[in-house]
Amino acid sequence: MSRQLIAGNWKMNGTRQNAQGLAQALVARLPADAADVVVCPPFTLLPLLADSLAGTALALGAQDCHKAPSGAYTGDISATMLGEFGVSYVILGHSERRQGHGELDDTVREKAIAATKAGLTPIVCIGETEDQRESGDYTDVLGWQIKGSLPDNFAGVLAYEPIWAIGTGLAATTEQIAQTMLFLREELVRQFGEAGKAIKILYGGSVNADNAAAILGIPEVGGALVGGASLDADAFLSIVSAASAA
Ligand SMILES: O=C(CO)COP(=O)(O)O
Repeated sequence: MSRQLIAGNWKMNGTRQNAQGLAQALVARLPADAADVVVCPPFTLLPLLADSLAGTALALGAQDCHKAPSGAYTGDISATMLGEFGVSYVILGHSERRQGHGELDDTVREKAIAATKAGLTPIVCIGETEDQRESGDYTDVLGWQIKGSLPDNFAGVLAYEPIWAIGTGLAATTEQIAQTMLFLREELVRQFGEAGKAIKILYGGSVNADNAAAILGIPEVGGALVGGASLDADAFLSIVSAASAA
């Protein structure tokens, strides 16, 4: 099994002052043989963190990019621009963008293509709502999201984040995660053939220091996409350590 990936999604949090402290605390205490670890701060903090993380084992990611390399797109940032700041990962299609900004599978797929072209690794998010989980339709939803959001020859990471588990403190149970991971792997292999076996799948949604070891030990879980707990150095480092041990 390849190394697990622990990604911190800071969302719209962080100032120049506290970001620097958090990044330095992580770098100083990152376990030697850790998983691959990346922090994804808001765009405004990328220049600062690009400098302080250069040459360290902590990678830098962003939370979105545009599908075009440049152009008349007010307020947007391209994958090419992110590359200038040493960014190596980009989160795409997070439910907070799908739901809050009406982002559709097609757009996510085009962004993933742009990110790969610019040399970044896309972390494409999918996940079902509570209603879809309860009605039993969630496998259809996830299958369609994979089909619509991942380009042919996808060379990135898939993040399964059930929307009902995000920011609620209520992670999916290990049984729910285990079952869904098996479904996702089957679906990836069905859609991508042999290449689908190699696509890393992260779990995201209320991962914390207490539940990380159990979640990261589930077969097919290739790491975690962490929101709230990634803003606390102790909690995030505990999750990283749980990955190293998994
Ligand atoms: O949305 C998430 C990561 O992208 C998960 O957020 P929480 O870990 O705060 O639930």
